[in-house]
Amino acid sequence: MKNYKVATLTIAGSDCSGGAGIQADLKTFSAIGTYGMSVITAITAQNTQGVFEVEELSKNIIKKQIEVVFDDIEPSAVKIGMVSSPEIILEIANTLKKYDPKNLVVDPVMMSKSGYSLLRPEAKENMIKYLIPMAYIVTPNVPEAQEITGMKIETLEDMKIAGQKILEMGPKHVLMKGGHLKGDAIDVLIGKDIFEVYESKRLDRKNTHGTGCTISSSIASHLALGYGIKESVALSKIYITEAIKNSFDIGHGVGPVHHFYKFDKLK
Ligand SMILES: Nc1ncnc2c1ncn2[C@@H]1O[C@H](COP(=O)(O)OP(=O)(O)OP(=O)(O)O)[C@@H](O)[C@H]1O
Ligand SMILES: Cc1ncc(CO)c(N)n1
Repeated sequence: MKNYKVATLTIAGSDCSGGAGIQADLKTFSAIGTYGMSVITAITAQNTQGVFEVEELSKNIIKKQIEVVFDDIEPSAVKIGMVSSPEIILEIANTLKKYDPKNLVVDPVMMSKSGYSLLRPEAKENMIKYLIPMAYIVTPNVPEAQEITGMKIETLEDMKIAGQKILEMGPKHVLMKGGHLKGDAIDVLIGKDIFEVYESKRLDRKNTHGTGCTISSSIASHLALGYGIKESVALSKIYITEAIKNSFDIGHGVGPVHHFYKFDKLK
């Protein structure tokens, strides 16, 4: 029996429609059974149809949120999502360094499903320089990995090469997510002496808002619970597949995945 009395922290943007960002992260933490905490970096006005406005919070309040959390409660894992500007990234990296966070999961969020840029173009450099090297695991999707490495990714082989390039930037592991490629949903985990492929059938569902945020917070939760990296990713792949299957049509656009713990399983 795992010890569920562990805390997990997300540092990310808010999605008022509840599908991605902080809201997806906290739902995932709760569903998996860890105690969720949040440091908000930006407020987005978005729904299933798109992102309409973004307001970044000041780097001072972001820093202060991180400090008061860590000074009181040590998270067993930390997930970083939307971080938008070069200044915010630098502030987060410098503040976190003081606490040497355990199990740091960096989801290098760049673009929303609807095509809105959640990372300012000039912030990419700081993401590569400061955040990616600190990570225990980085979880890019295909367009993000293309931006980070500068190479085109069209096949599983390209994913492996790009993953290796990102690993050389300093994180301990890279999970290359293949949701954006054609065919089955194949993800690849790369680390020193680790090479694992996680495969699931592509679900023919339009409701995939929040898949990236959800899988990265699921990995953080499982690491916090003490699972190893391969098992954390394997369990998270199952979690995201279930969350996509449980999605239903809410809103008028790309609906969110649904974090639905089946209590009747206990009966
Ligand atoms: N249609 C699908 N069927 C099954 N699995 C999927 C599907 N789409 C994505 N996935 C899986 O969901 C996870 C997230 O992958 P994806 O590449 O979509 O992330 P993302 O683009 O970062 O998400 P987001 O757009 O929310 O930021 C991966 O495990 C991927 O394989
Ligand atoms: C706040 C936020 N973070 C991440 C994503 C990823 O798609 C999103 N749509 N919104």
